Amino acid sequence: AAENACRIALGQANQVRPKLPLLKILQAAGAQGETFTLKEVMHYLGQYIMVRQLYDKRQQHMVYCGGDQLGELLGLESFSVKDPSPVYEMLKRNLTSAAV
Ligand SMILES: C[C@@H](c1ccc(Cl)cc1)n1cnc(-c2ccccc2)c1-c1c(C(=O)NCCN2CCN(C3CCCCC3)CC2)[nH]c2cc(Cl)ccc12
Repeated sequence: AAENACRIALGQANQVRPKLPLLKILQAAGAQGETFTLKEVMHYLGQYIMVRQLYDKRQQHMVYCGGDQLGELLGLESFSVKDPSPVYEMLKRNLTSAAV
């Protein structure tokens, strides 16, 4: 029915399309495809940080991304997961809406 069609359309509406440098990072963390929800983007970025061991083993909220593509995208050597603002700024620059 109409509301289902609308729900499906809205469901698609919250998909985002990462620009190539970010897409490569997400794919390195196991992402498939080219459009994702923001939640999926965050999940894969977290996975990337873990598999690349970019977080500090003792201070696990600190991410040292200097020298990694992630650091290139963020324009940072390090950041704390307690202050997500640099990550959101980077996403604004590297995500486009995938609305058809
Ligand atoms: C609240 C959330 C968050 C999410 C977004 C932001 Cl911008 C900040 C913070 N968060 C809290 N700690 C982390 C984290 C910390 C160290 C290593 C990996 C992830 C995350 C991040 C997740 C995530 O999807 N988190 C799921 C649960 N995490 C708990 C922490 N766990 C690890 C902590 C280090 C030791 C191993 C487990 C992994 C699963 N995605 C992210 C992507 C980035 Cl660019 C940065 C950080 C995260």
